[in-house]
Amino acid sequence: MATTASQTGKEENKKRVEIFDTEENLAIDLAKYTADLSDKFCKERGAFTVVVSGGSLIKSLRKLVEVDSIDWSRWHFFWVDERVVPKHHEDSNYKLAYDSFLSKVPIPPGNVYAINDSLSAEAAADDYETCLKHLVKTNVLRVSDSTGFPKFDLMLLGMGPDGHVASLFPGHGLCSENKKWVASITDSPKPPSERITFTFPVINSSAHVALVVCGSGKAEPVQMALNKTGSVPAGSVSAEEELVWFLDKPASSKL
Ligand SMILES: O=C1O[C@H](COP(=O)(O)O)[C@@H](O)[C@H](O)[C@H]1O
Repeated sequence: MATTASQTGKEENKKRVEIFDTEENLAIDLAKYTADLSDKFCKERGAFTVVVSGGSLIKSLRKLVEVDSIDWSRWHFFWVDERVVPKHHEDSNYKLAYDSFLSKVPIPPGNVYAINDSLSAEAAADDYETCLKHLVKTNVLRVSDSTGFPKFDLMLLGMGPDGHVASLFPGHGLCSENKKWVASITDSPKPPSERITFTFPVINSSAHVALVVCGSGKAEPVQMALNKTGSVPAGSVSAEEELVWFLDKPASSKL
């Protein structure tokens, strides 16, 4: 079903590229990958901290809701980025995840960390960072020994056609933010313009990252990121334990 396309070199030995014949097969494997990590972390530490993006990634999580063995009560659910709009707004990443995923699984509502949508972008980013710091104090969230940034168990990320991840866009100054955990952006090139986003140090301190990309429209940024033929934010993603790129055939067509 899947081809492991690369697992190379010293610096890249934590990176795997999986290519699937169809998006359906990708979704099946992504569900198994996530369920296995859930099982491991729930056994090891009694909690599983999971971060999602918005966009097309959410559709590819549809098989996960069918996995019976998952202990949803141990899940803590976060967003890598969010648009500063009310939670019921069509542009809300919370609404997207709620409608097709959260409403179908019994994660305790208190373990779902949505942004405060009554605040400005800057205040919402500060508020989300304060929430993460509280979860570190209460041992829900780990901290990376090597970076001092929060260490999520799993980040499930999509990538835009311009190679952006989270709300970190090509050429934007936020891509080099190295102090904040959560930053605000008010000039996003993709609407809506006001958003909050995890920074690269937080993304790259994760134990596991799955970068899920489908469709021929994204083949070029995939090539730029993986073959280093150009510079796109997705090419800067890494993980402390393992980064896995989940690609369908069209997205991998330029590799
Ligand atoms: O605006 C956003 O776009 C990216 C990519 O979305 P996609 O629909 O092209 O997969 C998404 O990962 C991010 O969370 C979202 O805010």
